[in-house]
Amino acid sequence: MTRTARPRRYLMCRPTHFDVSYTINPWMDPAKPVDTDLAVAQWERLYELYLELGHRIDLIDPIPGLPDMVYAANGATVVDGRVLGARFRNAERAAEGPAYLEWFRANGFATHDPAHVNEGEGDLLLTDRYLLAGRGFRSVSAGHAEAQEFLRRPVIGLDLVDPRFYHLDTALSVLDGDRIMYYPGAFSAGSRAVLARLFPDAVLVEEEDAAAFGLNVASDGLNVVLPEPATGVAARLRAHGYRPIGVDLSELLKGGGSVKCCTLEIREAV
Ligand SMILES: CN(C)C(=N)NCCC[C@H](N)C(=O)O
Repeated sequence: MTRTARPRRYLMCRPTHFDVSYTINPWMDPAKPVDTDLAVAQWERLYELYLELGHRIDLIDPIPGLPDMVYAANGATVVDGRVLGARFRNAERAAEGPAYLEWFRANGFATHDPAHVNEGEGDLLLTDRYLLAGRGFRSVSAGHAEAQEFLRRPVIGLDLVDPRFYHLDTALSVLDGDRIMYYPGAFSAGSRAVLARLFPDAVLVEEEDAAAFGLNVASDGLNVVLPEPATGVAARLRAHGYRPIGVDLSELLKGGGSVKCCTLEIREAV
């Protein structure tokens, strides 16, 4: 198999104010100490890696009091230069939606301020054919309908059933075009059947690797940046002709996120 890298444009947010001061997912434990300087250093390595891979990176200023703002993927969903803002389920993150939307407005994008809960690319993942949309823990079906209307892509709703995999991007990754990989155990029986029907060639991942955030990856079609401990996923990807690149984001894992969570793709109008 020949795989081809296509340079991407990403929006990221430096974890200057990162902390775990509340619990809104099973990974977050405010009793565990967080080393913010280490989080920044690990994030800087990811940022540098993207630049080395030839991607364009824009930065949004971190806001004090919003410790989860580093998880930029949750800030919006951008398709063909149209930006669907995020509306967060939890009050602790509510102010992030308007902050990300303002960045896109200020940078000349067409934006939509959502009426229903959707947590950006945490739950909305684009393939060539579909907008795969997670629900069950954060985003809701009405938010999916709003995404389909504004982003003009057919939405496939997928039910998440395991609280460890509370966002779709913890359980499923888009590698390129319509090629995906996922952990079946994160989905309801019906959603597993839908995925098997639509993506019969998908790479299936084991629970151990999914639990190491091995599906929370950023792929450019060849290079797949993923958390270092997810060695099983790296081996699977290598066997399928991809180039896995492991990074250490152990501090950001304490907030319940990894590579993909820190990376919001800006897909411009063509
Ligand atoms: C892959 N994931 C989960 C993300 N896309 N985002 C991470 C969000 C983490 C935040 N503490 C929260 O619970 O919302």
